[in-house]
Amino acid sequence: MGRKFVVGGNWKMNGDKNQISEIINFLQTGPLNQDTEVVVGVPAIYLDFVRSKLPQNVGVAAQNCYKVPKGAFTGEISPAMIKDISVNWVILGHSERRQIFHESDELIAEKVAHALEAGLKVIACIGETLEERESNKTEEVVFRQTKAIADKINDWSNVVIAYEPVWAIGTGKTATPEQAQAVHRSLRQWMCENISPEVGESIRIQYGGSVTAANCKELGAQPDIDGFLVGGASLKPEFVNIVNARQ
Ligand SMILES: O=C[C@H](O)COP(=O)(O)O
Repeated sequence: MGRKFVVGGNWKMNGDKNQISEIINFLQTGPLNQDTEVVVGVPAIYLDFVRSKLPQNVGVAAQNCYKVPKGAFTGEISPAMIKDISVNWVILGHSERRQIFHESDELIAEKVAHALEAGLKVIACIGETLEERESNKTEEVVFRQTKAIADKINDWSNVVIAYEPVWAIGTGKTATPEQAQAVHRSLRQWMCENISPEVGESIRIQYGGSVTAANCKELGAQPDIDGFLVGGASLKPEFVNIVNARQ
């Protein structure tokens, strides 16, 4: 065990300068449990602003990046640029990137590999759709998504996995603690067997999908849930309660 609890707030494409100032305010006021690592995923255009305002005990993440350092890729940002403004994290493979922007397992794995090479820490998102869950394919899907990454990287020390069942994202339909724990447990087991026992036991696996102040304590008490990736509730003061789920 000994895995440090890590709570991410994914703002997605939300916020303007006024709202972001309010979020910065409640993050500064906290108080945030010092034993929990906190990272906020910020729209690219506000990364520099947010990094300059937040105390260093709150990490900042980009929500995407491309797989090469620079070049003719209009509209993209590179890990080198993210590092250049002192931002140390990136969220990759979110289901919205996979579904809306058609990012494949392979592209996401290439992005993860390049981001790690460039010195970023990565929150790599995986998770099944409702249709996949109902056809009993949850494990097959999360193992496949994880294997694509495992095929491209060797060092997992700067990776956090976010298990986010797609049917639970933004729907108010949270996975039960038992459902989430079962997937986290079998994914950890798969990683122990297919990567190494050290990686499987040390990797931090966040749960994401309609996490709120009301349900975070029960989810956070599960032995294989090492934190959360929070969407909607990360824009509200209740995010502080979610950070403090494990006291
Ligand atoms: O990245 C965060 C997830 O998509 C969860 O979003 P949500 O908390 O709004 O359901």
